[in-house]
Amino acid sequence: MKVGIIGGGAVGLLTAANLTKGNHQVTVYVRREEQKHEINKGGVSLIPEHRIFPVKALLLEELRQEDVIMIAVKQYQLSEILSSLQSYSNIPLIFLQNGMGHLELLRPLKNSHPVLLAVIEYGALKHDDHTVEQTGKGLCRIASLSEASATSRQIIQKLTASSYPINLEEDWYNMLAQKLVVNAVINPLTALFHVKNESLLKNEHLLWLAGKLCQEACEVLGLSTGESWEMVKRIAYQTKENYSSMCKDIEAGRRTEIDAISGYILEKAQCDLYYTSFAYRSIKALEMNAGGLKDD
Ligand SMILES: NC(=O)C1=CN([C@@H]2O[C@H](COP(=O)(O)OP(=O)(O)OC[C@H]3O[C@@H](n4cnc5c(N)ncnc54)[C@H](OP(=O)(O)O)[C@@H]3O)[C@@H](O)[C@H]2O)C=CC1
Ligand SMILES: CC(C)(CO)C(=O)C(=O)O
Repeated sequence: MKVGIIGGGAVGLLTAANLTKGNHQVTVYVRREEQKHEINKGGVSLIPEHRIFPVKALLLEELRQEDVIMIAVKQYQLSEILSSLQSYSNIPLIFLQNGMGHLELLRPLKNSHPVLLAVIEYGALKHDDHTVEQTGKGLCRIASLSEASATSRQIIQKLTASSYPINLEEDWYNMLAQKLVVNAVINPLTALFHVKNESLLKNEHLLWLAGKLCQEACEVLGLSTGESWEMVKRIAYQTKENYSSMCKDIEAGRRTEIDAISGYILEKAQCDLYYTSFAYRSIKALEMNAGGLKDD
């Protein structure tokens, strides 16, 4: 299939490499000429194997017809790119963002495109503009936000390969909400303490705090705490060597996705959430200390 991926960051490059491994024809749409040049010159390099995949790169304004488009920009970068998708109605769109803050933004697209949502349970680490590493194990889960159509099922079937295992989920809300709990626990704690995901399991005080954050998120989202807690621990273990995307954002002085994650939970809550508010405010304070919001 011809697959377009918007965003040549950690997730975009890793997805491009994995889909090329599965014999898809992949084009990454980027926003910088130098990244376009780097990828077209040297392909995408997957480490630690240092295997190179012949991926093509174009600027987003050069977007062309694809069989499916995957969107791998940060949640707060979505609004900028949505207008580019308007001329390509009916192409299935797969959104790979963490959090749930973007759902309202995507709803209008359902009139013009099959819209699918994805959650990624492994970590991706970008080393440079064309080099990426998968950190940890896990699945990509995809569910349809539009009515689950035959087209969506076919697309997922074609994308699934041993190099890119995908689970098709029936209930998008449950899939996204469960991953939201995972991110509301792992991301702020690892970013605040600058630790790898495994620290949540090894440090009893972090584990305690993680339990509190999990409980608050589950109450708001209407999920079973027991089941979500097992999932948090499983993903922290499977990505134990990873620094979460929020930890990496704070380290790089970039804007984080805290608004789409803990911010979303606080907005939905009917009562005070002490632990989640603390996590949210602490990350906002770190962003502010870093000099504001460097989101581009
Ligand atoms: N990294 C991880 O381990 C995981 C990430 N996720 C989720 O995946 C999503 C993507 O994260 P991640 O890959 O880490 O983020 P990155 O910041 O690494 O990548 C985002 C990319 O989008 C590009 N971009 C932004 N705006 C545009 C635009 N207008 N046109 C073209 N490209 C654009 C950026 O370009 P530029 O390089 O020029 O800034 C950047 O390369 C997030 O929602 C994250 O929460 C989920 C699970 C794990
Ligand atoms: C899966 C996990 C928790 C990996 O760290 C992630 O989603 C992230 O870092 O944003």
